[in-house]
Amino acid sequence: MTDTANPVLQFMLTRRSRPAKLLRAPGPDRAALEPMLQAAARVPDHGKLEPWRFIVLEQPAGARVAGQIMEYARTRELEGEKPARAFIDSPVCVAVIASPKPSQKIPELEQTLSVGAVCLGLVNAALATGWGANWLTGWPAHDGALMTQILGLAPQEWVAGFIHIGTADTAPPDRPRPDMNAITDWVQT
Ligand SMILES: Cc1cc2nc3c(=O)[nH]c(=O)nc-3n(C[C@H](O)[C@H](O)[C@H](O)COP(=O)(O)O)c2cc1C
Repeated sequence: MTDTANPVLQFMLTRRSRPAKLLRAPGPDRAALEPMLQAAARVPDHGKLEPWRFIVLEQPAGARVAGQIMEYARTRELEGEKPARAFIDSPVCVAVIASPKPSQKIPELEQTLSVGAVCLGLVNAALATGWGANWLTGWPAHDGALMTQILGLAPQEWVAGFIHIGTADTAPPDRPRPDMNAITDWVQT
């Protein structure tokens, strides 16, 4: 019988991201962030390839990135203000970088699934320790040329998520959650 009062399960049943626009200083310092990164890197990783890495953007690096996004957007008639805003508002942003490794055995898709697990692990580690956190992407994350310019990514690398972390006073109202019966088939025979 599952102990539904188990605190880890209770956390997972009630976890809720905090929108980046609600995040403010202080954010976690390096000593606070290191165990979160360690927890996030403790994920299923077929073949032990470690197909991910972190780039921690503290302030004023976040503000510098925001400026680079806005400048890039301005010269291309893209909307830069909104995606840049989160890098200014949140005291810390961890760019989780997908860094696929050549492998005969492990398909790249499985490496991508592992990096998604890293992103969620980092959000959860932050939420569990009392921080607000939000996993964002937006067009800048998907613009390889911009990310290479800002983050110095290798050609095969890409941004799986910007995990913004900071202080949030309130949790937003919950969003609709899946109807478990609609997404679950129980097969017995
Ligand atoms: C890969 C990925 C990218 C996301 N990018 C954005 C984004 O750019 N903007 C946004 O508002 N939410 C984005 N989200 C959604 C939020 O991270 C999150 O799902 C939402 O705030 C609710 O989270 P919760 O279930 O933890 O409460 C993204 C989610 C994923 C998985």
